[in-house]
Amino acid sequence: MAKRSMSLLGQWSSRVFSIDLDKRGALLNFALTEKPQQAPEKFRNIQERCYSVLVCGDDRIQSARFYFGLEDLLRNELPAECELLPVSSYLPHVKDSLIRGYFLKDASECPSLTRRVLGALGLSEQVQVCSYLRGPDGGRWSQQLWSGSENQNMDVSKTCYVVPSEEANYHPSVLNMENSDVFYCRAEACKVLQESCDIIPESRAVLELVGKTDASRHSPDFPVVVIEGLDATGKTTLTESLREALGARLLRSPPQCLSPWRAVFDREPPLIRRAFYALGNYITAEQMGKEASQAPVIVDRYWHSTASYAIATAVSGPVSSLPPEGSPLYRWPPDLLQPSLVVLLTLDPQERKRRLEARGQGQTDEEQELDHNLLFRLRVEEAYRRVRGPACVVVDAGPSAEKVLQQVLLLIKEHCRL
Ligand SMILES: Nc1ncnc2c1ncn2[C@@H]1O[C@H](COP(=O)(O)OP(=O)(O)OP(=O)(O)O)[C@@H](O)[C@H]1O
Ligand SMILES: Nc1ccn([C@H]2C[C@H](O)[C@@H](COP(=O)(O)O)O2)c(=O)n1
Repeated sequence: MAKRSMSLLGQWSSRVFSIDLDKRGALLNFALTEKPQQAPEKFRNIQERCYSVLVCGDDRIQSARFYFGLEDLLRNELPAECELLPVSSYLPHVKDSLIRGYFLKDASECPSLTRRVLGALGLSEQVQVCSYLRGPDGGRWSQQLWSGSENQNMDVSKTCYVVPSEEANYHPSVLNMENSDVFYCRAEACKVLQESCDIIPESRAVLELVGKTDASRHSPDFPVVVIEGLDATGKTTLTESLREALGARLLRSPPQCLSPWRAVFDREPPLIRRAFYALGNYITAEQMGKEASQAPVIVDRYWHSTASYAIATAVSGPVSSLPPEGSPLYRWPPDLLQPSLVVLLTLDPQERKRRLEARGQGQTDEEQELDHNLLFRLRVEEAYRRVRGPACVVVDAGPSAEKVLQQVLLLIKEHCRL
């Protein structure tokens, strides 16, 4: 079978491969060269047989869905002794050059089963399989690109040597965030759902609800105040109290009208799920424009949530792997209505956990992840603080509900014409 993956992968030897060794951002970076050379130190410690599986199809919806299901597929098919680590391959500094996949360390007794599974996968146009061989001196590793032959004895079409590469300044996912994780205009988010219509019929229903008018330049008569924060920081409690205290209208993003489809899109890969949430903001913005001509408007989550969760999920590891402060990735979409004030509620992790347990409700997958993964929580909160246009005002939600309400009412007085 002819593979067009070599051209898709760009110049193979210019690429950097970045393996997330502990799934917490400890990256092992390497490049490839045609001359035999010593592999990076971390690579030399590897004892197992190794493979990489990269997803590089032309159709972004199909590739995103394929990658999303790939971990489960590999876990189901491969021997249990195969360790799977996320791997990215990219051209340094080249936007949208990132390709994702998995790096496999196979410690099983049955190498032929692993090769059979990978051989079958390699037949797909969307997948590129490589194996890695340790040289006789133990210090050299070579990479062989599989040609996708149906023959179980893999047809090796290109051999390169694994060499150290420079550390990237930021997580490689940063290269592909725009229009894959974060959408900076309605048209780009709509495009994703239009491309998904055949496989996700609910996309049509969502698209029908999204208006076409640009209300971003419209300046509402009454203030629009957005309340943001992680789960259980007190957004619902505060927004209800603000509604009463100000005689305000209460809106949320995603809006109520998207509720029937939210669970469907929550099961989709980030490309599709984030486009859904982005469009939810445009629907809420239309409602804001209308309501704010009659009364103050309070909004439970909006653009800060959409951008921050998307950015924080796309990278792994510590806060330093986020796009740097001031990066255009934290910008406000120019066609999205800006609120008068954004308040970010922050809470000590222990108190947040206590409130979550006291509430005793189910959590979304992402919110469960927050509990398990302190680093993720820190990334989301830091991304919140970095989003601009307007920037959020941070409020400690630790004091009593009444005290928090009074503090936010003061902020509204300071920032908004009432
Ligand atoms: N200032 C406060 N002090 C103590 N408890 C509070 C305070 N604010 C809210 N709570 C309680 O904490 C729990 C979580 O609050 P709430 O539901 O308002 O958070 P939330 O941010 O809206 O959560 P989610 O995003 O999951 O909807 C609730 O049981 C609520 O009664
Ligand atoms: N405007 C919004 C609102 C929510 N989200 C995403 C981010 C999290 O995955 C989840 C949190 O919502 P909750 O559980 O508090 O209802 O929804 C978003 O991206 N944009």
